[in-house]
Order: sequence, then structure tokens, then C-alpha cells
Amino acid sequence: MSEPVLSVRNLSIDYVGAEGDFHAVKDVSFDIAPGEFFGLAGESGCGKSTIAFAVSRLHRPPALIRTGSRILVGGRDVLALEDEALRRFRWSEVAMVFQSAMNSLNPVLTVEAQFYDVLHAHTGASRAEARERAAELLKLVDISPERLSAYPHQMSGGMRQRTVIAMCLALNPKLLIMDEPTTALDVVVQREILQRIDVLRKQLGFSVLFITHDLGLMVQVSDRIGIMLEGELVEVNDAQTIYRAPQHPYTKRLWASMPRLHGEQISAGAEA
Ligand SMILES: Nc1ncnc2c1ncn2[C@@H]1O[C@H](COP(=O)(O)OP(=O)(O)OP(=O)(O)O)[C@@H](O)[C@H]1O
Repeated sequence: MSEPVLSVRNLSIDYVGAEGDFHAVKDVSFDIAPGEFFGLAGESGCGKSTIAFAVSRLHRPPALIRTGSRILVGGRDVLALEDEALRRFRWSEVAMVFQSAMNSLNPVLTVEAQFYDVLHAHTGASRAEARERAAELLKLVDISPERLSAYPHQMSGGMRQRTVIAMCLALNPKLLIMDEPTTALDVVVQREILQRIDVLRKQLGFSVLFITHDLGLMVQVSDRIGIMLEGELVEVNDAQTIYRAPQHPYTKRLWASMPRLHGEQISAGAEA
């Protein structure tokens, strides 16, 4: 495999509390290759978001990354980045779409003004340059450039979410992290957005770390999938193996607990 875009090694994260520490992530290691779509699945509370926040260096106390943990992006030690390097790292190397990202747009600014803020701060773009780039980016996510003058409340939830994704792609990041990016949207819109991301990552070459509870959806869009259980990564395999021949008993249990897809018995869960 060529040099990974993301390399997580022995990552352990605690939430430090007065009554003791809670071990949310326990000695987790995995790699994501250039252009790869990597899914992270597991039940609520197993530590998926905690990993996503650490990789973006957005974790805050009481989260504490334990000594010996390593996170490398393009070979650079993310945990050692200081202020200015960290500012450049965010957006340009790793961009993150949050669970409720569509509500993270500023309600009192037009879409154009929000693109300008990001592009001007990171590339020094003028208003005209930012407008041109923003129009290009909106087209990538199937939004007409006419929407540049819209305010967030004038767009549907799906359109707002696609706008956030377009903003995340503004500086050509190597890695796009999506933590339940479409959970609040209806199923058809969810799938359309993920299919669009899939086309874009093939076109633009970025990698994706995708987090969701929906294992069925994850299998459809991911190349490889990691399964987490209570802070540990218990299985990493290609998506088809996770679906057809899961190795870990917990992966089998996850399938068994899921509703059947298209009326078809999910063989993996059924055999478990
Ligand atoms: N700020 C915090 N303080 C204390 N414990 C926390 C904090 N944030 C998360 N946790 C705990 O850490 C564990 C992992 O949480 P995390 O949000 O990473 O899980 P998750 O797998 O992403 O869950 P979900 O799918 O529900 O988002 C959970 O048990 C959670 O309660």
C-alpha cells in the first residue's frame, strides 16, 4: 500500500472525571490509503466520534489523549502540531463534516460570505476569486451558483449539508471526515449525498473517514470498514467481507440486530 493518508497508532483516549477516568478509546490502530473510503461502525458510545475529533485535533478537555498514541496525516505527527501549523492543517489537510453540520452555517451570512471567510482566511482570496471558487465548489455538489446569494434558512436541509461538504472541499483536503453526516436527512437524500461524495473522491482523490450507525449504508459506500466495540477496534476488513463473511462475533451480532435489506435475509447475521 502506498503511504497512508491517515495512520492511527495505539490511540487511547480517556475522559478524565472527578470520579475516575473513562477509557473511551483503547489502543486503536488503523490506516486509510489515498483515495480510500473507510467506514467506522459500532453501537452508540463505542468511541467513533472521539476518534474523529482527535484526528481533526478538535478534541477538548476532559478528553485526554494518552502518551504513546500517534496520529499521522500524510506522515506528519498531528498531535505535535502547534497553533499556526494546526490552523493550516484544518481545512487544508483534514476537513470534518459534523453530525449537525447543516446547522453550523452562520444564519445571518449568505453562502457566498461564508465561502469567502474560509477562502480568504486560508488562501488570501479576494471577494471575486472566492466567488468564482465557491461557484465551482457548489457545482461539485449539484447546487446552482445562484444559491451563493442565499441565506441558510432559504435552503433545504440536504442543500445546507451539501453546502457544508462543498466548503469542506474548498482547500482540497487529503482527508474528509464525515461523522453521521446525513443522519438528520431522509433516506433518499442521504444516499444521493453519499453517492455524490463517492464520485467526488474518485474525481479529486481525497480519502474519507465515514462514521454511521447504518451498517447497510456503510457497506454500500465503503472500501474497508472498522468495527468498534466499547472503545476497541475489533475487526477491520474490506466491506464485502464485513457483509458476507464477518469474522468477529460482534460484527455478526451487529448484522443480526439490523432489519433486513430489501426483504432479503442478511446472510452474515443469519448464519451467526
Ligand atoms: N465530554 C465527555 N465527557 C465524558 N464522557 C464522554 C464525553 N464525550 C463522550 N463521552 C463518552 O465517551 C464514550 C464514547 O463517546 P463517542 O461520542 O465517541 O461515541 P460514538 O461511538 O461516537 O457514539 P454515537 O454513535 O452515539 O455518536 C461514550 O461512552 C460517551 O458517553
